[in-house]
Amino acid sequence: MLLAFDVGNTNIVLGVYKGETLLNSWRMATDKSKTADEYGMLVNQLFQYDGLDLNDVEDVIISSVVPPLMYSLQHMAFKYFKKEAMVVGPGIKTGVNIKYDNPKQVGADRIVNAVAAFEKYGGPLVIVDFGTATTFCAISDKGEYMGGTISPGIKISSEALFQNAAKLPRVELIKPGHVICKNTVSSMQSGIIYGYIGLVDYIVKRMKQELGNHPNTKVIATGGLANLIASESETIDEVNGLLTLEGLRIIYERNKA
Ligand SMILES: Nc1ncnc2c1ncn2[C@@H]1O[C@H](COP(=O)(O)OP(=O)(O)O)[C@@H](O)[C@H]1O
Ligand SMILES: CC(C)(COP(=O)(O)O)[C@@H](O)C(=O)NCCC(=O)O
Ligand SMILES: [K+]
Repeated sequence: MLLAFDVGNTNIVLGVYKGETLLNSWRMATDKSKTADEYGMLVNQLFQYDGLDLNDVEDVIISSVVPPLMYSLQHMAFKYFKKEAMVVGPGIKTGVNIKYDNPKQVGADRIVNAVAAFEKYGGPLVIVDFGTATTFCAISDKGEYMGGTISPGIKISSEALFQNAAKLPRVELIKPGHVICKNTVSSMQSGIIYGYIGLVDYIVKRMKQELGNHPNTKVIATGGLANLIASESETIDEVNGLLTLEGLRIIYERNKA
């Protein structure tokens, strides 16, 4: 079995693959203060609950955009799985040609998504990942990573509103159904969610144009909050919540000895 970790700024998503089949996946909070042993025990509990055996893990792959967690996770892989984890970064073949000024600067999660989406859908492609930040990535017809856009995420945008205005409360992220709202909570929900749908559709349309207005450009969304926006966006074609785990499995296959 392969154990894959996608470490985001809010959540760590982990999944176990047997060959190409995802047996199970889980989500845990990203906590920079947790130790290798604490992560090891969390994984142990999840495995036990689902009737899986730690000893069946043959390899571990990690993609992370949170550098302070790398030590704990690598040490965990070593101590509990007796494996040196494969880490998505320099020295790993992804098969993606990165057209960023400095390719090392691109978040590993964005590259991993690009690998999975190009393999599954072909190019040109726009990938929108609704995480702590919302990232937009443009992939050419040849599978090159052309670059993209980073916007403040939905949840952190709404937190900023509540934290900086004394009379604005924390609100639940649900659609109020209209934009002429008659109370504070629905006015905020409208601004956050419908405002965000506008942001997404505008960036995606511009990105499609910059990609050459190819009629077959597909737009794939992923990440914790993808469904909330995709259901009303004019530009998102499909939501694929497993993009990052799939990308990790593919990168593992391309690099295993
Ligand atoms: N299944 C879910 N349903 C609703 N919200 C979610 C779900 N999973 C994650 N979220 C929320 O979506 C946001 C982004 O989460 P996630 O995609 O895990 O971000 P990251 O990759 O940056 O860790 C967070 O605010 C998280 O609380
Ligand atoms: C943009 C991100 C913060 C998104 O991370 P996430 O929201 O998934 O936690 C991450 O991909 C990152 O730190 N990227 C490095 C900068 C870049 O991609 O240009
Ligand atoms: K992510």
